[in-house]
Amino acid sequence: MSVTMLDKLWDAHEILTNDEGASLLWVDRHLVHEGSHHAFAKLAERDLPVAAPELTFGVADHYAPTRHRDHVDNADVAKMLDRLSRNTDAHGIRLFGLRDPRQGIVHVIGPEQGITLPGLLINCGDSHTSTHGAFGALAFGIGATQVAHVLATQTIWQTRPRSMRITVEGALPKGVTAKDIALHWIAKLGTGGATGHAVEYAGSTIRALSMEGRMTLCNLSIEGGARFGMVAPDDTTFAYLDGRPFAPKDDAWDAAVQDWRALASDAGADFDREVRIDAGDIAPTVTWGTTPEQALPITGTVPDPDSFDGARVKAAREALDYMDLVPGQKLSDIAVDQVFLGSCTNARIEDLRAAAAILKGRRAKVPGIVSPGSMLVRAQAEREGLDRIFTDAGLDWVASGCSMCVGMNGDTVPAGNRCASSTNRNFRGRQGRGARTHIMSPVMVAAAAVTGHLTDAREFL
Ligand SMILES: CC(C)[C@H](C(=O)O)[C@@H](O)C(=O)O
Ligand code: SF4
Repeated sequence: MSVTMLDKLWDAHEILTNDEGASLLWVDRHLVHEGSHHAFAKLAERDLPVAAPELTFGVADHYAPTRHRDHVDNADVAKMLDRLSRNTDAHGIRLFGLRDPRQGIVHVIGPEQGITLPGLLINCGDSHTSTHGAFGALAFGIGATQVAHVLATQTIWQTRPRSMRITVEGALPKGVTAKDIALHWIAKLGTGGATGHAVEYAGSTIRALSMEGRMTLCNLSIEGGARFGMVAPDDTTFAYLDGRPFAPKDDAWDAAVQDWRALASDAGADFDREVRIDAGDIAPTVTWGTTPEQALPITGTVPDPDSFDGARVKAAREALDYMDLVPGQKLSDIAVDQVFLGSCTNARIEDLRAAAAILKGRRAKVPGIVSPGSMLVRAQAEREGLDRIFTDAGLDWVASGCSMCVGMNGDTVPAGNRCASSTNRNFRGRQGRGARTHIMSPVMVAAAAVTGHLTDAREFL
């Protein structure tokens, strides 16, 4: 019988099922950030130990200051960071804290350290855990109660999602990136388009993507409603992981690669849903509204809310009101006040290189910050001289963390300001109260920085 990668991964982790059809699954890696304190408090109430501290990894990212790290002025931020260190210390959990040179955003450092590997079940109390599925892992975000359950038992109750395959074929046009593939399918299917499904990305376009690109794509799966995104591991995956600190070594590596090759969906495996996309149809895409599905090619115009169906009419009207845009306005005429290059979506080395290629020798018309996905990415970028390109352009080069993606550390966009952002969510107030966010790829952020308005990055390529 032909089996999907989802079913292979699921069956390998299933311990038992209950009468309602939910599965109790073994968790191979549990990643915790500052938001885990509720879960640790639940454990403390019952005086429970952490079941597998060696499989649990702590990361300071959501509240990580990106400027002054020696002394955290903001008392609320300091409290969150302190709670995480106290909880991880108390339970003997390894922490990638502020002073660790490997610190960064949880979804960037897991893969970077080789903590994320094909075939593993990976949980984190964070919706963008789907990122790790790029390696052929079963990775999904969980809520606070589930985090406590995983801490206490190293298992998780979960209902098997339906399977969905998004096949993308052909060469990506110039200036079109993994971010555009994601925004394209979410705009097409909607933010609920993949609800209840695990998305496997397949096809020649996906095979040709780097691991960075695959991670960007899997990261955004949740914005299309899917809690799981995955790509079958292949030579690109193995080349990325070979030699990573936590990856297997020598004979164990060879044996692992052999196992990992068998994870791909069998030829002829049936999916509950199939979507096909021609890469040639994808253009550099930007959001104009307040959900990731409100996105269009940069060559387009702000849509007329009445051109939508049903509830989308009202949603579009409200979005345009919040975004202060009028129908018919050219997207490339929208002026921005600032830019943000960062987040677990698009702040890996390849993203920084692509943005720097546009900014090299140019000045940004608007201010902005560049926050690398991890401190190791930051160090690598500095070795390559990318930091100078950004600072010479007039942008701020800061430390790693979630930063302006969500503003929890205090890096926010002022009310009414418009930001061209490489992040994954353009919700109201996401980057700060009253802030207006346009999501796009790193090259599009760089192009917007140079011109001061949303711009087709292909003009610079
Ligand atoms: C704060 C955290 C739980 C949240 C998430 O679940 O994704 C955040 O990372 C986000 O991107 O909105
Ligand atoms: S960078 Fe943004 S999307 Fe990613 S985990 Fe942090 S807040 Fe969430």
